[in-house]
Amino acid sequence: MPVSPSSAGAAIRLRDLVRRFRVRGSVTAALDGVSLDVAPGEIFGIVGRSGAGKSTLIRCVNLLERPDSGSVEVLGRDMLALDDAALREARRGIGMVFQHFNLLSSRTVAENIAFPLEVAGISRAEREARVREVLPLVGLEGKRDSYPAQLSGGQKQRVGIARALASRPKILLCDEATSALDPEITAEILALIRSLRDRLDLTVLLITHEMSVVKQICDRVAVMQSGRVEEQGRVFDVFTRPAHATTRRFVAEVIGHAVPPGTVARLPAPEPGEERRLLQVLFAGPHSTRAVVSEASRRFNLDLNIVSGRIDEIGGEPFGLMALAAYGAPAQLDAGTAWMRALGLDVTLLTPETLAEAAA
Ligand SMILES: Nc1ncnc2c1ncn2[C@@H]1O[C@H](COP(=O)(O)OP(=O)(O)OP(=O)(O)O)[C@@H](O)[C@H]1O
Repeated sequence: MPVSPSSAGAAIRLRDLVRRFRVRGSVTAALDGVSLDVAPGEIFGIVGRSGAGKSTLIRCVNLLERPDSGSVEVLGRDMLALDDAALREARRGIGMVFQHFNLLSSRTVAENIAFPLEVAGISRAEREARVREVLPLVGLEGKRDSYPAQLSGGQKQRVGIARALASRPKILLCDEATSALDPEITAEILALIRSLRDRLDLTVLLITHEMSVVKQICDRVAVMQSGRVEEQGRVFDVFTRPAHATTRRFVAEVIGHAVPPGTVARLPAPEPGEERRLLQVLFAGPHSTRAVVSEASRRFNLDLNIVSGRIDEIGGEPFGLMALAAYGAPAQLDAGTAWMRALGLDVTLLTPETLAEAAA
């Protein structure tokens, strides 16, 4: 099917999705006008608290859930316009991985992987070939005749991933795929998903309530709250410059608060004629933290106390986040801040309000 010009470039294109549920007379908008584009080959994360609408959104991609309004295009196909047979066919190109694995306990690993193919009427020989194809992809060659009860959580999820891959999809939807796993196994499964994306040219849309998952694996992220996308962008940008309060709280869970709670109360008061300002300084790129701090101190006659600091890396890009208690004459503080900004550093004045919001 030709790709319509409107969807050129996007593997998944969602526009103005609305989905309301009526429960005992009251209406919840699980999706309240969601639009996003997932580019081919990217790993796109949707993060949000429980009830934000993530599951409803991901289920709209393969139409397990039908939106009340809006449009869903996958690989250029208008999903809402497909008849039943065409929808079944389109769904085979969209694999799905679940939080609780959803394995059949009475079937072996190989039989679980082959099950959706069996339902789709694919021949025994072809099913067997697909099982042989996907088992090594997920590192389970030796487990084909094991039963789910004989597997660890991580192995069960590998079976879930193999089952999703057996229909040779181009799109992989991951619904809290690591939420039932401990952090070490989570890291392994995320690394597996990333390497499968690379090896099989997959486009991955995943939902999670954990920002650490987004940090480990995603290229871009959308932050959802109350059925709406509050913010979306490259993971590095969203982590280093979160624009919304919800995002800032998510980010703080992973990279820590700029200023540890209680620290401000312990800072000395400024001398007469001086001010104390709390500055958050973001370094992304070539700057050396120490050189900037000592040079600003010398040039502008400021006392700069480092209140907190960390260097981290997202997707191979390093950044540093530092909080400074800056003491000096107001004009010198202004000049020092302007100088740091002119160097390309991101300097934010932390106010009691921003600190309270971060601590909430
Ligand atoms: N089938 C349904 N019937 C009624 N309300 C629903 C249904 N599915 C979802 N909702 C409601 O829609 C809102 C969004 O739910 P959804 O499951 O999409 O959120 P979520 O972000 O995935 O949260 P969770 O991680 O808890 O599943 C919630 O208020 C939920 O109660």
